[in-house]
Amino acid sequence: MTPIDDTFSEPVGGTPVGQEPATGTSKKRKPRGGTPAPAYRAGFVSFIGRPNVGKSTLTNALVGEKIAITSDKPQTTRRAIRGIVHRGDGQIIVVDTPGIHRPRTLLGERLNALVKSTLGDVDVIGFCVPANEKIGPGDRFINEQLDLFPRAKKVAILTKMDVATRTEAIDQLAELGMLRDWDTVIPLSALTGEQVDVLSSELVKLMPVSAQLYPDEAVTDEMDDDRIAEYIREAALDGVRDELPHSIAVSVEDTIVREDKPLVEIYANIYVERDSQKGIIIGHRGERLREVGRVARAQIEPLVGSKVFLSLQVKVAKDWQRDPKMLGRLGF
Ligand SMILES: Nc1nc2c(ncn2[C@@H]2O[C@H](COP(=O)(O)OP(=O)(O)OP(=O)(O)O)[C@@H](O)[C@H]2O)c(=O)[nH]1
Repeated sequence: MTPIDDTFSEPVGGTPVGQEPATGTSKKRKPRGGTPAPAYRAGFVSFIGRPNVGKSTLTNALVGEKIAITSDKPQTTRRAIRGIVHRGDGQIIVVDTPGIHRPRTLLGERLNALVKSTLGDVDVIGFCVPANEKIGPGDRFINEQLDLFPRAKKVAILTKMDVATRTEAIDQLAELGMLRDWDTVIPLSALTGEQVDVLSSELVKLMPVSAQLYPDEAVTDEMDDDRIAEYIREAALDGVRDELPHSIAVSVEDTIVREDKPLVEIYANIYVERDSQKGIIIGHRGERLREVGRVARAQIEPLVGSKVFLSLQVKVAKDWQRDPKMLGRLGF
């Protein structure tokens, strides 16, 4: 076990919340409640398909905002949220899967098992095939795997229509129709945006009737945590020298949206590798750490769209860069 020294905790900035218990909801863990409006629908979709068929581009086009690929955490089983589509009639949450492929090794089989556990609880699976490439054995293999998820609705998405000829597109639609009885088939181009709105409205129709699952402003909650950690790390790095920059890592432990006041509470740890480094980060009487918090908070508040209470703890995790457990915890 990595010894973690936890002797210094410095809440920084924002409204001091003192000892009062947090009455808000954890942004990550608890979806917002409320009575569902009539026919409001919300649920999860995962796009699958061979590499390079345009899944990421499609996610970005649907969500309407370029999402940096910062949420990939291949070594964890956690389901990564790639994007959230907010519509008047519902919410579509796009979740990531590492990609199904023909298993050649035990590792391959295990990876596929992981994908299956993720796909086991999505509402819709979007099977992506490029309009300009013939359906091959890889596509057929993935299509066969879809039988393992009887609960999910299945949508065929013909991607890259902008580079396909009319004949290619018609042939592909016919081929897709022979693979299975799809809930719907949508030809589109994520690059030009053509028909992306049609996919969006078809997807929402296939989602279960539900209350809103994420707040209006959320684009992806994974990404927010990563961005917040990065802002804090940047602020902590400012002005430090030698080997210290490589020894600093930040993890956001909890984010709580207060319901009693317009405030988001963020609890984060700054890890260093040695006691001497801890002193540098904290500074004389905690002055430097307060400055780190102030600088980070100025960047985080516009991101979350609210006042922020930021609690930073500096911890020593000896040699965390060589500790698999710590690396996992830090998202590496
Ligand atoms: N012409 C055209 N190119 C596209 C379209 N969508 C994606 N591409 C291109 O296809 C390539 C692969 O796109 P990605 O979105 O990264 O594909 P992916 O399926 O997420 O790939 P993996 O992450 O490897 O699984 C990129 O060069 C994209 O620019 C489209 O609608 N039209």
